[in-house]
Amino acid sequence: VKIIIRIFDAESLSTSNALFTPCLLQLFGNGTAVLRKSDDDRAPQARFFPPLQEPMLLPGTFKNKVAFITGGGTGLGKGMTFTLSSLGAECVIASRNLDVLKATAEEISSQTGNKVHPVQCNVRDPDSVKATVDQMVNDVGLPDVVINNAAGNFISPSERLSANAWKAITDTVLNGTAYITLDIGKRLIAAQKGAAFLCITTIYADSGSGFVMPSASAKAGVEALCKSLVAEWGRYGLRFNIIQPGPIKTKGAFSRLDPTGKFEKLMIERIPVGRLGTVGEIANLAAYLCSDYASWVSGATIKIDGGEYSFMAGEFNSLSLVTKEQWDVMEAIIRQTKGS
Ligand SMILES: CCCCCCCCC/C=C/C=C/C(=O)SCCNC(=O)CCNC(=O)[C@H](O)C(C)(C)COP(=O)(O)OP(=O)(O)OC[C@H]1O[C@@H](n2cnc3c(N)ncnc32)[C@H](O)[C@@H]1OP(=O)(O)O
Ligand SMILES: NC(=O)C1=CN([C@@H]2O[C@H](COP(=O)(O)OP(=O)(O)OC[C@H]3O[C@@H](n4cnc5c(N)ncnc54)[C@H](OP(=O)(O)O)[C@@H]3O)[C@@H](O)[C@H]2O)C=CC1
Repeated sequence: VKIIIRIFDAESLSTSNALFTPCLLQLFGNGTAVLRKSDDDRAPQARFFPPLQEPMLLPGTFKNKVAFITGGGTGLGKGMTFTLSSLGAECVIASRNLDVLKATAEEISSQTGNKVHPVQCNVRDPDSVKATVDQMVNDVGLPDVVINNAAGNFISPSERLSANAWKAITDTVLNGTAYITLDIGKRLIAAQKGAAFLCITTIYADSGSGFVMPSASAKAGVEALCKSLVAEWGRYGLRFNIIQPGPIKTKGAFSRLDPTGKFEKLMIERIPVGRLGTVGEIANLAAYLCSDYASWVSGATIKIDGGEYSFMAGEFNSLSLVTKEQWDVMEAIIRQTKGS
């Protein structure tokens, strides 16, 4: 990209990279104005990729099944709870804010006709996790589906992080997943009951990412935890899969990862499908992976990101911004070159 900018001059290229510096200037020029509600920009090709959000599995797929979802009161967790509940599951949703959980449980059960149980839980605290699981077992029994979805995250240069900031994120994401999985897993094994576990990580669990270093480290740990148990606990009837979502516009994520709303356009420019993902798309994949249709799926890690990871990984992918005329010039230069 640097070479191309030198050849054609930065002004003539409307590239996201060329715009990055002014974009950052605008971002910090905003002073205290935060959380602008951004326009839901879409690239033209997004018209080829309409998001179908309604539950795609057969009604009754989760009839007589119990699903436990951490962070089920908001965002993706709420979406997954809605889909599983629509398909017949009795859901238990767990997080710190009981009022939010109660409101979500009421909203979903009134639409689906199936019970949703709100249970307060701080996944960072093993005693709280034990109390939550005790309550679930008492109310509805052991679960058939366990979704580790609760998380904490915010963008920050790593040199600004305190030890406690690192601990807040890694305790929630990695230790929280471990406490939930160990507590429920041991009880399932003792009861000789099978179950499907699902962990929600992110596309940067593979690559790491600057400015979200604790989240990247913890999500990579969650993936190692899942993959280890695929091998070890299959014999007990337990299977484990991972979803790595790309950007989905939830309040929890975007208020902490794009606080001014200025990065959204940049993000969409690097997503080949030309739009953000939706909660319903994640929920359908989650429902499939946790259903008996996926009984033979264990150890899968599925990116659902509109192609963003592949776009960012390919050395030359920014060349998609080069115009036909610019290609004519470059091709002529390349063809003229003889020898080394
Ligand atoms: C290029 C733009 C991209 C835009 C989006 C792209 C998305 C694609 C990939 C997305 C991945 C998403 C992953 C996610 O996980 S999103 C989920 C987000 N949801 C949440 O985080 C919900 C829960 N979060 C919280 O409760 C808080 O945010 C929390 C800070 C994680 C925890 O809160 P709490 O327990 O109350 O902790 P605190 O006491 O407030 O803080 C603990 C220590 O952390 C320090 N700290 C807090 N905020 C910041 C900050 N912004 N910068 C630096 N440090 C911070 C705080 O100071 C405490 O440390 P101490 O002062 O030393 O005690
Ligand atoms: N949205 C996105 O673009 C992406 C999201 N993800 C992942 O998707 C998942 C859901 O994120 P999203 O819906 O966007 O964001 P939300 O902030 O809405 O979801 C996070 C949930 O975790 C719960 N939670 C946080 N800390 C704790 C805790 N200590 N104990 C129990 N529950 C806790 C929160 O509830 P409460 O505050 O009540 O505790 C909240 O419901 C996360 O795993 C996130 O990493 C991954 C990639 C992209």
